[in-house]
Amino acid sequence: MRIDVLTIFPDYLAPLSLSLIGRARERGLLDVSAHDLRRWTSDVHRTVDDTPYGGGPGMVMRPEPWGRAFDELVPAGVAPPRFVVPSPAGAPLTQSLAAELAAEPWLLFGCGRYEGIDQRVLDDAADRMPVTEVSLGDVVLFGGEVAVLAVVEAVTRLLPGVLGNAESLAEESHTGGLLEAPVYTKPPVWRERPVPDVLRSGDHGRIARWRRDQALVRTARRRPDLLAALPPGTLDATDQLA
Ligand SMILES: COC(=O)COc1cccc(COC(=O)c2cn[nH]c2)c1
Repeated sequence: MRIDVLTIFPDYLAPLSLSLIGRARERGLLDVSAHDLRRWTSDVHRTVDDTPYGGGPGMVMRPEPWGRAFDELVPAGVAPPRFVVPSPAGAPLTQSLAAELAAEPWLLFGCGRYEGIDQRVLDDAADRMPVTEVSLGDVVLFGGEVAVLAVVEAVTRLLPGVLGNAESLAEESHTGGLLEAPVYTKPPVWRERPVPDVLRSGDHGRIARWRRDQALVRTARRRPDLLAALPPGTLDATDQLA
C-alpha cells in the first residue's frame, strides 16, 4: 500500500516511522510519504490560509496549494488514490471503514487545519478520485495529523504481513461485534487482587464461556448501542460455546 499525507506539519507524521509501521515500511509492505503543503504555495510567505468569506472567526485553508499538490501527486492517466480527510463532519471511523480503506492500493490523506479546508478542494478532488471524510469522534482537534496517525494505524494493522503472529488481531469479528473481555497476566495475585480462577483452570470451554459472558456484560453496560447493532441471532451463539 502507498500512503501519501498532505500536511503543513510533516513532522507530526514522524511516528509512522516507528515500531510496526516502521518495520512494515522497511519490509516494503508500506510506502509512506508526508508532503509539506507549503511546497505548493507560490508566495514568498508560503501562505496556506486566509480569512473566511462570510466572516466568522479563524482562518480557512486556501484551495490553490491543494490543487497544485493534486496536479503533481495525482496526474491524469494514473489510477487515483482515495482521498481521506479527517474531519468532525466525516463518517465515523469504524473497524469496517478501516477494513474498507485497507483494501485500497493507495491512500492520500489531507490534514485540515484552522477552521477547515475550502470546500472547493473537496469538490475538485471528487472530480479526480474517491473522497472520504472520516471522523474520529465528536470532538474538535487542532488539525487532521493526529487523526491520520490513528487511521493509518487502524488500516495498516489489517494489511497482510504487518502484524506478526506475536501481535493479536484484536478485531471485533473475534468477539462478534461485542467489546473484549478483561485480560490478565502474571502475577496471579497483585496488590491482593487475584486473577479470576476460571482463567487459570485450564478448562478452555469454561474460559470461552466466561469471556463471552464478560464481553456481553461489558457491552450491555458500556455500549448498549453495539448490542442493538448485532445481527439477529448473534446472542444465541452463546450456547454454541462448547
Ligand atoms: C473538509 O474537512 C476539513 O476541512 C477538515 O478541517 C479540519 C479542521 C480542523 C481540524 C481538523 C481535524 O479533524 C478533527 O478535528 C476531527 C476528526 N475527527 N473528529 C474530529 C480538520
